[in-house]
Amino acid sequence: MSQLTPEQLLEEQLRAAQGGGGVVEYLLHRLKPHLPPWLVGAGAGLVSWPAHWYWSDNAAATAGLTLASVALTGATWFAGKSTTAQRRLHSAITVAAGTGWFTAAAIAGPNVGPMAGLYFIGAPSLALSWNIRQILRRNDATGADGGIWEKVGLAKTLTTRAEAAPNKATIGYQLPRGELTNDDVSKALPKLASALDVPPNAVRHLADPESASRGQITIVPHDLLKNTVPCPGPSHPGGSIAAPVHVGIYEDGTEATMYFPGDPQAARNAMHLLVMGMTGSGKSEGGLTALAEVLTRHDVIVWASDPAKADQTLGPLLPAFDWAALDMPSTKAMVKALHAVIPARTAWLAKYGYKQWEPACARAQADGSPGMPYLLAWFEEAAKTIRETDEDAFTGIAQEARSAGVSLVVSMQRASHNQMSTDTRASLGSSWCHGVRNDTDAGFALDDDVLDAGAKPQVWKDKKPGYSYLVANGIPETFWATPLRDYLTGREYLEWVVVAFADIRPAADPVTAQTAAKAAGRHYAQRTRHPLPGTTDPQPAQEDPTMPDHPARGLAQDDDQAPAFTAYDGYSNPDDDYDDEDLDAIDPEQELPRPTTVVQFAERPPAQPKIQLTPKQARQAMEDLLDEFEAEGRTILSPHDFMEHCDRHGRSRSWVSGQVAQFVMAGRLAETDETGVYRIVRDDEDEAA
Ligand SMILES: Nc1ncnc2c1ncn2[C@@H]1O[C@H](COP(=O)(O)OP(=O)(O)OP(=O)(O)O)[C@@H](O)[C@H]1O
Repeated sequence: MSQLTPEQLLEEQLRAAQGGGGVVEYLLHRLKPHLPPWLVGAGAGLVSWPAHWYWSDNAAATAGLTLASVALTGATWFAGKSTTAQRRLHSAITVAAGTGWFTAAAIAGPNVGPMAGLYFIGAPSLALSWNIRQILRRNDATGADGGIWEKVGLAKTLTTRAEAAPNKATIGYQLPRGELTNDDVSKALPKLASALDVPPNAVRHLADPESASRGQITIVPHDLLKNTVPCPGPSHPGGSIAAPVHVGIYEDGTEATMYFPGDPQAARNAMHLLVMGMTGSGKSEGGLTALAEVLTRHDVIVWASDPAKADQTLGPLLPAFDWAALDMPSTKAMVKALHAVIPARTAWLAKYGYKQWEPACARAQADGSPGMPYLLAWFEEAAKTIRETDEDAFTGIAQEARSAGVSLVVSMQRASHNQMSTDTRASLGSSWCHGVRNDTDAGFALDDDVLDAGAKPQVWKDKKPGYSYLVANGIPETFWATPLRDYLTGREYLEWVVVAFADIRPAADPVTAQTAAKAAGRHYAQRTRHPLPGTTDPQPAQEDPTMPDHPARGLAQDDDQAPAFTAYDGYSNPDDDYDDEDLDAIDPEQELPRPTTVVQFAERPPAQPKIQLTPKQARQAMEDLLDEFEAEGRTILSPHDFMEHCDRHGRSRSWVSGQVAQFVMAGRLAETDETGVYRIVRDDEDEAA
């Protein structure tokens, strides 16, 4: 590819972004900037005819035209004072020749004597001289008009590589050795954005790790993320947590993914993540998207805490968590339990010969022992937790959890030094940064090298919810300063995830559950199990080793008997904080006494129909139903039409709504102008699109 200047590249990819077109459109586009001198020449030739018609015998017009010609040439010379001598002379000669010929043609006639010859030789020559000048100027980045490198303080920089893609230009550079460094390029980024007239975070820089004077600059002038991106559905339904978790989309269309467990083959550690962003920046919605993905996997359990907003944020996902701590006492218990389960899990992994957690850990082991699912501990509004527990509550967890098959996620508005110790911040390692208030806040979430590379979350503030930077284990460095848009998940989708994957989600393994019960006492052992949407049952058969009838203890479990609310057990007020004495009094190995009385505050709601089909079969039944509707010639549907057949699937109404949402996402149904009314998309329509 020929060497293009940044301005040319920008023009190239703007053209590509506008859709291009055929060869003719392309040639016209390329010719357009060179047409004006030709148009002026042609115009002068044409206008000379009526001018001659009116003024040929008019002495006053002759004098006036001559004077105007001299005055215009003088004015051009005068106006060109600030430009280069060459350009001034070229302009003045052009005007003098043009107006001179026009005056003579108007008086004597354009076709008299040498006038026609002068016109057909002179006009194209002058037009071409301007075209040549224009081409030379564009190809001389450091020429007399000042190249862009020079303009932004990077004079003598060479463009080593230039690539233009739709809405993206990538320019490799070589700085003058010994004079400038890659740091100077970072500092020049705002000026570069200004020179190219693009937003401040549209210009990014990636220094070459092998050289202090080489690197590349990427320019993405148009914001391609401005449309909300609905979550396209689970990326690896029923898969392992070792598979990437899809959370959004980068501006070039690449899916943004994160990895929780480590992978020695990829030299990747388990991830501990800071999720940061000012209020309204979309971090909670982003978190829900990530959690919903995690909850579709078969080998991970989630402990989630939100002591500030209780179930306001996490509400729809609560039934899918192994443990939800929605107040400060249970959050403190969760932190304590995490500290306890790490050595217990590490010891189990070592016993079975694992250096770190891998998918095989979640399967039954050779000696018949149950496997150990990965543990994701997610702390929403963690500033409050840190404030009200130990300042370094998370430090030890983050430092030791990596080898225990545990990932820690800490979400807060501002990870300032007052809120979080530098040790904890450093041990979190990865960050997912949404819009922040200012440069200082950006520095709490993102390392200097990412900021120097052009990441500017402070530009978004809370005006661009869901825009984020993901700097995490396993994400190539080239993406660290690239904005992404988090997928947005609707409540119906979250409920669908909770219900549809209930059967594949694992229960906590005995080691984790028993250690947590010992450390957290009733906060874990008698944690509230939230019912699945549309049911009053807490969960389908979960093998919870802390329950007295866990199969590991030789008893069958009847999920109909599992409590939908925590019965008062005589320990203490459930809101009380716990202390170590309470814990010492508990023998986690001892079977819990069966309740003798159950206090019932209200009539139980009528039982929901029993689930008769597996989620897969129920989904198939929905597909069949949709085919039936289509075969009947129906084009318009509402969830209500499916609801009438709820019994046929043995599924709740919210599950059916979730399936309808899935049909929309899969392109089988399309939304109409009327809320809750959908149009069936025909197969041939789909292909045409
Ligand atoms: N990815 C997204 N795409 C489009 N809109 C979004 C996205 N994420 C969030 N929003 C919008 O922004 C609003 C605020 O998002 P959210 O509640 O996640 O912010 P937050 O950072 O968690 O704020 P707070 O700290 O106050 O809880 C949402 O109600 C939603 O309307």
